[in-house]
Amino acid sequence: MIVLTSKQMREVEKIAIEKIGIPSIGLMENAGRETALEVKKILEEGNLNSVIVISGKGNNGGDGYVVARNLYNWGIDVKVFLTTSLGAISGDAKVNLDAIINMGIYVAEIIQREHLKFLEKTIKDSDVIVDAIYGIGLKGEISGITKEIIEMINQANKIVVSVDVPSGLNADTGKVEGCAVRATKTVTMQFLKPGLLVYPGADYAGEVRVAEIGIPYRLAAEVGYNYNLVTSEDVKLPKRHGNTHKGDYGKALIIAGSKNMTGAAYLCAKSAIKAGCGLVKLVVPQSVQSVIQGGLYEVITYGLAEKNGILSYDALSSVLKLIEESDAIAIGPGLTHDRDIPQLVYDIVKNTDKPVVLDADALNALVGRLEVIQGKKIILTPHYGEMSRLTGLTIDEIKNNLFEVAKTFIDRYKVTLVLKGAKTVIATKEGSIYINSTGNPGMATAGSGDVLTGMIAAFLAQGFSEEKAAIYGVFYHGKAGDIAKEYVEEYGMTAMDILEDIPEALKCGL
Ligand SMILES: NC(=O)C1=CN([C@@H]2O[C@H](COP(=O)(O)OP(=O)(O)OC[C@H]3O[C@@H](n4cnc5c(N)ncnc54)[C@H](OP(=O)(O)O)[C@@H]3O)[C@@H](O)[C@H]2O)[C@@H](O)CC1
Ligand SMILES: Nc1ncnc2c1ncn2[C@@H]1O[C@H](COP(=O)(O)OP(=O)(O)O)[C@@H](O)[C@H]1O
Ligand SMILES: [K+]
Repeated sequence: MIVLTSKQMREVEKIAIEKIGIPSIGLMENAGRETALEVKKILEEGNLNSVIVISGKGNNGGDGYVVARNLYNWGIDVKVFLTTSLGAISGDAKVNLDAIINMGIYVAEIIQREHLKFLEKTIKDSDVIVDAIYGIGLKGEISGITKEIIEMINQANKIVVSVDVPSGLNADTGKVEGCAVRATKTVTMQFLKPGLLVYPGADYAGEVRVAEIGIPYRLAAEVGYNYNLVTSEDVKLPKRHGNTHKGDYGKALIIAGSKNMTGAAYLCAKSAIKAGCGLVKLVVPQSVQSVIQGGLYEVITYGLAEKNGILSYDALSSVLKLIEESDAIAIGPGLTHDRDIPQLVYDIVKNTDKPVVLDADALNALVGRLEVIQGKKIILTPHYGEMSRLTGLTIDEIKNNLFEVAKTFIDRYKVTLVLKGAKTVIATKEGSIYINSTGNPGMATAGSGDVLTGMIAAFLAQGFSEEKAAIYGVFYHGKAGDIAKEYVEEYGMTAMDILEDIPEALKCGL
């Protein structure tokens, strides 16, 4: 699903108005009416009747006046408060402000501290607050009286509908600019905005609805959009032909596990099989092979050279031989960071041009010498901790700038990045960003990432591009977690539960 940054949104708006000739006030009318319809629905469902619209100085505020006009026409008790003086309003917003004044709708300014008491009382007496203070035009941090108004909205414990973007939220990054409205619902105009889809923005936006306001969809391509939300529509699975055999569905090689982490290897290999890979081979340290083979009926295991239960550098030539016979490789889960592992991983990566997923210890192995991945068919799947080690940035720096961090990384290394988290972000070689829409906090459990690695390897082996394998893997991994949640709930969920639900998850792609 297309997602536009505020800059791109302005560009499509400009083309719609200036090139195509769609009247801007018509767009505002549609934006306001769509929001009003949403508010009406909420009122009807809750048997409620009073609304306060809080409008800012710009066009977001203008949308707010249209909301008020429609609600008033429907017999709803509505009052409008401005966070700026009446005289500061101009353009389409002014036209709509004049209209509601002429209609006799109550309008008041909240520009001095002594007005706040009255606002507080009105909020208390209202059922729903419409937040039309700032939209995509927010610049910098909010301060002063507007900050106090937003804090008042958040403390009121009311249903809040935000117009386009919760005021105070950075529409592009999801960062809170000083303070932000916590909405129950956000009605966003024509296209999703990135900041509504990642934390903390996603928490502030509440339920997000995209309202069609009359801007042609094709304009998104014209402005070169590069953000996407991955939904079930984007991950349709190709139908399998009757006349095929296991060789047609790929051979994946998993290099994982050590004496204390046999489970990681198991989860990864088993997930690859469950995600449709024709044949999965698993390389583990020799002494681990008999332990792991027991439960892995479908997987061919190879016990290679080791030292004390950890793969040793002597395994390299056998691994490279196995890679020759494989379509996709996954390296990392449970390898440890000890002894020969860093050099073994480095040399495997250096000596292969096959598609490779690098996870966990394989990422740690490349810290400080990432040049080896440059331009290769590689997918990295770091969580924020691993990304921090790879980039030298702090976890907070990563969390607060997911898109920038991901983009900078792929600009430099020209690979595919899966930046795992509560909202996983995928950055592709071409510079596109995909934000995942599935998954839940039950998946924050040991081994969950190993399952993902196996799934991505399975899609790679089945011939998907790195970009597609990453997107499909992440989406269906989250989907499997969502299905598991239906019967184990978040507290009790394990990586095995996610794994068991991969086949059920894949059904939604057929
Ligand atoms: N895109 C579309 O197709 C359509 C968009 N529409 C709607 O328009 C919205 C965008 O409108 P917009 O451009 O007027 O900006 P908006 O969000 O109202 O706020 C900007 C105002 O706030 C001010 N201001 C900013 N930051 C500030 C700060 N930190 N602290 C204090 N003040 C600050 C800034 O003042 P300035 O600093 O420029 O004097 C400016 O006046 C969009 O979100 C959507 O709802 C629809 O109507 C129709 C179709
Ligand atoms: N709160 C959450 N919501 C959705 N998905 C989550 C959440 N927390 C973790 N996940 C997902 O679970 C997986 C955890 O992976 P990782 O941290 O590598 O675990 P491990 O190393 O134990 O296997 C990632 O795919 C991540 O996106
Ligand atoms: K808003």
